[in-house]
Amino acid sequence: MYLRAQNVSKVYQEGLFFRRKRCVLRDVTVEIEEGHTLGLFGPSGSGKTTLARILAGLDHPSSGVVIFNSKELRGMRGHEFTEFRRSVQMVFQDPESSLNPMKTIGRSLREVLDLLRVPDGEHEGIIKEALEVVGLSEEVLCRFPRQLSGGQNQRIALARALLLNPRILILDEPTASLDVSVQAQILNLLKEIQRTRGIGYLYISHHPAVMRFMSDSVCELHDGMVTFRGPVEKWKTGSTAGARSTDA
Ligand SMILES: Nc1ncnc2c1ncn2[C@@H]1O[C@H](COP(=O)(O)OP(=O)(O)OP(=O)(O)O)[C@@H](O)[C@H]1O
Repeated sequence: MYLRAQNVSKVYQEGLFFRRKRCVLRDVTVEIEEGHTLGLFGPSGSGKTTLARILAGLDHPSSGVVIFNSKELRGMRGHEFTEFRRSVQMVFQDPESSLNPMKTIGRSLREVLDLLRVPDGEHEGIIKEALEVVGLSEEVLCRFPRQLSGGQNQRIALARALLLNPRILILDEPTASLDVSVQAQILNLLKEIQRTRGIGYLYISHHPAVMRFMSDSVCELHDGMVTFRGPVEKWKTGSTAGARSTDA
């Protein structure tokens, strides 16, 4: 299984009266494969989240295509689209804001399964397994997000993504809001999950050390353009446009 953005560009309209166009991604091609981690690196505003949202099907490219297992995302309907939704999950930077503060953890997790029409009788087993994978006990199910630490909430966000047995995870700076020791725990947990489940990751960060620890290959973006794409061993931080552009 693979997920590819092919020659993707994204243009936003800006301003209420004089509609200016702003190109935030230009002709970007990246591919995420099962069992591998592609690190997406770049300064703030370089287009990382925009690309991640397009790959997750949460936004549309202005031109170019997203391909999931040789099928174009735009043309997917019914069963095919449901399969994509299950297989490609996104985990965001701030776990607390991605969980509903008014709902218990248990309810938030069950809702994901309801949405995909997983029979009620299977909920308990699936949730229990996902909690085990992220190292939390069932005790958290009756708590609200504000009653958990940042690290625990990020584990819940990860458990929620894992409920659907995804093949690709898009991780948008998932440790950015955590302190250093908790960050290390989550990074190690992600590596362990990948080792046992063979999930493909797109890992977004602007920390070179995290990129090196997590990635098999790296794509570096500057002003929406790819300035490096290749194995992590060949990557040097701050590749400038065109200077080190290589195909993996
Ligand atoms: N909905 C939108 N409308 C207009 N411009 C947008 C929109 N979303 C993002 N942008 C702009 O697109 C550019 C890229 O944003 P994006 O969030 O993808 O960058 P990023 O690399 O993820 O940044 P960060 O590391 O700070 O999260 C930024 O200049 C941002 O202001």
